[in-house]
Amino acid sequence: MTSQVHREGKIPKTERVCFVSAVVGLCVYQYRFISEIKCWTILADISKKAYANLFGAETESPAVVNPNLYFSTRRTDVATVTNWNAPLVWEGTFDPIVIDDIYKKMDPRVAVVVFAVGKYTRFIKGFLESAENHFLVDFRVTYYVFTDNAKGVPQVALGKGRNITVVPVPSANRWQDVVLSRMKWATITIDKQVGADYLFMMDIDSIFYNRFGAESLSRLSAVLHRGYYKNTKRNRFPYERRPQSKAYIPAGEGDYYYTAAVWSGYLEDMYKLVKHCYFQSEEDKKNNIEAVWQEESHLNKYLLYNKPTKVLSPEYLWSDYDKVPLDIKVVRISQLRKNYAEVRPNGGH
Ligand SMILES: CC(=O)N[C@H]1[C@@H](OP(=O)(O)OP(=O)(O)OC[C@H]2O[C@@H](n3ccc(=O)[nH]c3=O)[C@H](O)[C@@H]2O)O[C@H](CO)[C@H](O)[C@@H]1O
Ligand SMILES: [Mn+2]
Repeated sequence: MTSQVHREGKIPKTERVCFVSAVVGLCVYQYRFISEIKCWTILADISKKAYANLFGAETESPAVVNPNLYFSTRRTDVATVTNWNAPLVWEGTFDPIVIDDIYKKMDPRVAVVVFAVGKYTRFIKGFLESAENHFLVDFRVTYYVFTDNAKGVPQVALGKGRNITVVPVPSANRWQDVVLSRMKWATITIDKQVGADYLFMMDIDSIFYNRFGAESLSRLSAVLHRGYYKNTKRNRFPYERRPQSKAYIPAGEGDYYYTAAVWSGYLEDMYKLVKHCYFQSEEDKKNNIEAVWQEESHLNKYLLYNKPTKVLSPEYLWSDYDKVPLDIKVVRISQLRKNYAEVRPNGGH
């Protein structure tokens, strides 16, 4: 019985030979087919190169001539657009040469407003020298250094078309007054003396480490605060939560938490913004309240109702205190470590 079953389950020899021949035949055919495809691809590539040599590569779109170009301006590990369809800028989402070229044709005048009051003058040199190496290189830039110590502004070698204007401001007893007064002094100074197309507001306690180029320019650009861009739910953003303050944002509202240490835009849009925040903080003062993160709170309130036209990733302001995670491919500018208690007129946080 056992041997019968065994014999019945066995495939006859002729059928076995046919089956093996069919498999071998298929393999040979597949191999030839694949080699032919390879052959055609190589031929197509050679003729494409020959065509480009004869007639110039510009006859084809960059995506065809260099397929990598298409892929190099994509990131899939991070959001690259906001839900109001503004670009969210990360390394790998733009071609630096193309984008600088577009803006250079317009040759914009760029103003940078930085404050160096009290002991913060020590940061001016590092900020300016590193900006000369990385910030909008080859563009026209004027740094407006607001300080209570004009003599403390060091000599720094500047590139062509780049200048420093020193603007005197009073000393302060509280650091909170300095950061808040940035809105006031920016308003007054834009009114009086700033001639520019774009204006940046920046913290001085920072160093540029890598390219910070024209991809940052737009009508209103804001930078995601490094501390809250990834794992923080909107209700945990450190917005002003007291309804008595003009910077109040109710629970359930908000898009992002933006830093006040780097932000920019068209001069006229920035003027509207700083003036609005200045007036709002004056209202707060009358009501004996100061927003939890001073001008940063007012900025966040403004940007909630007047959406930025570009949002920049935390590459555009990192901090030397924090480890650089995988999604930050390039640190363009970073806040320095500092002894808060020593550098601020009224100590710590
Ligand atoms: C990375 C970031 O989000 N930074 C913000 C944060 O703390 P920061 O710890 O970065 O604030 P900070 O001490 O750097 O002060 C902001 C800036 O104000 C200027 N300054 C300040 C004090 C002083 O005595 N003299 C002087 O010149 C200086 O340009 C400095 O860079 O909170 C501040 C307000 O609470 C501002 O919103 C900063 O933009
Ligand atoms: Mn700072």
